[in-house]
Amino acid sequence: MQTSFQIAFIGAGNMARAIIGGLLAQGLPAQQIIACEPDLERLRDLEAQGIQIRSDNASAVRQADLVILAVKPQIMRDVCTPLRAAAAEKHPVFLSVAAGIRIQALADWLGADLALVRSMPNTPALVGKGACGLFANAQVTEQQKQEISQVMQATGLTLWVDKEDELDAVTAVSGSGPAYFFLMMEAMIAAGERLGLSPDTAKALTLQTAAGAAEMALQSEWDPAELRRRVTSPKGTTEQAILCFQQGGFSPLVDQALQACHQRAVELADELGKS
Ligand SMILES: NC(=O)C1=CN([C@@H]2O[C@H](COP(=O)(O)OP(=O)(O)OC[C@H]3O[C@@H](n4cnc5c(N)ncnc54)[C@H](O)[C@@H]3O)[C@@H](O)[C@H]2O)C=CC1
Ligand SMILES: O=C(O)[C@@H]1CCC=N1
Repeated sequence: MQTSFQIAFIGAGNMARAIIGGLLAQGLPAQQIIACEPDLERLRDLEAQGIQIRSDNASAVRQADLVILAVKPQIMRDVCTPLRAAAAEKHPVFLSVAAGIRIQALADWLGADLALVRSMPNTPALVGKGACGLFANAQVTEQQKQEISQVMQATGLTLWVDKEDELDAVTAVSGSGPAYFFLMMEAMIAAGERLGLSPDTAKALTLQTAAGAAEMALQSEWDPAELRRRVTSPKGTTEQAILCFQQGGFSPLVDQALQACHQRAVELADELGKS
């Protein structure tokens, strides 16, 4: 990929390193990435990959065209407030990946006139299979949006949403979503073992089936419901498993789980958004 942006990551934990991994895999030169992070071991790993490292967040902001805020929501305010002066000097675009931190809060902490993007990526970004929702404030120009799309597309699917609130739904579906699929994989591996498969065999079959089902759903002209029907022979084996899921309340449970996730994103914004 090509971008002229110098990209600074404030916080280089799980999500930031997934995005960094995706960018490097797509050919972004490591020297265009700056990482600021208190964990020295993480910093050393990033430095070994050729990434510029900084111990001072403000100095990273002064060098960047795009600043990716990737710390936990609970410390976002304390991290952003000291960056006000550097932001006013350099005027980079800020992109937050935090769940439940509204653009208004970022504007209060960093500066009202800044170009701010709120996003919700997910960790499959590391392997170029991420899914990311984005929302920009009015200060972000079309050209900056295009540049940001190009950067985030290196990590997978990138969609701009029309209303900021939609990002809480994006969090419930795709931001947290990988964990739901991992949970399903854990349960299937354990069940496969109880049915007599070795742990390695149960794992290999489960992961390949998950990847195959996702790839097939992505490539198919049919929706997932039709693809499911095509696996489910009348009076066959799958029918018994699906019946069991349905009798156990699978779909309402998934609905409840996503509602709970969405609710937490809204609560975080209400709790943490004060200026
Ligand atoms: N992990 C995930 O799957 C996803 C996470 N997110 C969001 O990404 C953000 C980060 O989450 P994770 O990467 O999971 O957490 P993490 O704990 O792995 O990463 C946060 C990093 O921030 C660093 N940090 C702490 N204080 C700092 C400071 N003052 N300055 C700079 N860095 C500092 C920590 O040392 C840590 O490495 C959160 O806001 C979360 O909502 C969004 C989508 C998915
Ligand atoms: O669990 C969390 O709060 C973060 C945000 C989305 C995925 N992980």
